[in-house]
Amino acid sequence: MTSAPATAPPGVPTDDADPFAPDVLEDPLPLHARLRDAGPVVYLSRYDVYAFARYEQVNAALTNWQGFESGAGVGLSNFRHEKPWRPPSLLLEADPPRHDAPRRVLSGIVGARALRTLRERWAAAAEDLVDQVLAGGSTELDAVPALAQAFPLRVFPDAVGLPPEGRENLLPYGDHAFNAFGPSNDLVAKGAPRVAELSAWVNARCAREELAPDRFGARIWGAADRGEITYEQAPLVVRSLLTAGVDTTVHGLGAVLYAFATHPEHWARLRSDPRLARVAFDEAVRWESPVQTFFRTATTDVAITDGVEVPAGRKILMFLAAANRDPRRWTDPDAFDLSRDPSGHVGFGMGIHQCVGQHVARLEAEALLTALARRVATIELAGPTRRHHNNTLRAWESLPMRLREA
Ligand code: HEM
Ligand SMILES: C=Cc1ccc(C(=O)O)cc1
Repeated sequence: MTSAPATAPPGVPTDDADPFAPDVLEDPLPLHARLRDAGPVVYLSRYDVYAFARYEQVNAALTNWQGFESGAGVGLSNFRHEKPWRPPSLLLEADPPRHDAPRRVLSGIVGARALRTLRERWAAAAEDLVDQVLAGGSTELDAVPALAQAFPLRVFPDAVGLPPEGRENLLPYGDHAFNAFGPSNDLVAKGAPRVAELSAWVNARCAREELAPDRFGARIWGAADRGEITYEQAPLVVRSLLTAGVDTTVHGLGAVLYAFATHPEHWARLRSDPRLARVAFDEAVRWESPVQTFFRTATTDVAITDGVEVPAGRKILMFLAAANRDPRRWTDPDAFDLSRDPSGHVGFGMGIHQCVGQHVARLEAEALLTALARRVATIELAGPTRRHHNNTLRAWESLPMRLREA
């Protein structure tokens, strides 16, 4: 580990904040505002990283894969100096050219065109789930387990082709993976006792014989048959789906349900025009940013603004959530607004690593929101909400809600 400079380079403001501290994870908004206002780049002395919190710098860093690489890891840990907790992802933690073929293969399997055959099936699954929760008429429930977790777990493992047993391992595995992008704090320690067991289960599920034919997983192995990726790469590409494909959508759905429960006028608008479901989800992803942060590593001295540069080899921390509420980019950024055009938000990233699963997430959200909008007249909070803390994810632990049947 190179010795960190105790102070920032000249011209770069310093902040000793801990973005991964419990009070910040409970409410990150004040820190985001402080970092945006401090300047285009802020040196976080606690972790010896350079923070970008403004839209302009976050967007520029995301699209500058040559200057800011992913191959040294997209968490705090620098793979050039420390052993990763698991073999690096061939997409998330790879740069071109190694990144190219796995990305091309996965884009072809979970891209918008490939999902057309799932639209009807997922719409029916959402209607079944809503029928189930409304079985006794209007109801009170915790929307996190009953809807935000239940729906992705009802449709996504089947779409991947996983066997039915053990699917309860997916959420805790993903939760640990997202904690592991942060510092080795209590949240990482909390997951450590189960890491070996959960990793063994996930890794075993990536084997060809585990995966049902003609689903996402089997199609990845089919790409290896065609020589588009190697047989060694195939299980790791499946692992990417299992790592990134569940917790993210669970917390994205939690975010959009919370948004509607606290904006009844927008729920009424959605009910009058269910086509708004897709833009509502993207606005919720901008507003809440289920994935809050990612790191990169400077491959050279990278100039940020006049006279200020990030030295080669240093890590930058991109606050996607802060960029998504930057008043320099968004009008009334703190408002959840269905009439806003949220395109350009960095909640799914940007550039060559932009979320390859975003269409899966949008289709899940559209299916669930459309089914709810048809059957539920009003949706409102019915008790105290509780956050779920994670070093990378913005998440709800509990969302008590009252759903009044239409
Ligand atoms: C609301 C849901 C989701 C959010 C907010 C989200 C967010 C993100 C973000 C911010 C990135 C960029 C990472 C970077 O730049 O380093 C990303 C990449 C990725 N996401 Fe998603 N994601 C979501 C759902 C999904 C789903 C459902 C899948 C799988 C079906 C998925 C698979 C991936 C993969 C494999 C990458 C790496 C892409 C690459 O490096 O080329 N994500 N996601
Ligand atoms: C957005 C998060 C994310 C996490 C893990 C992976 C992966 O394992 O490839 C990809 C994206």
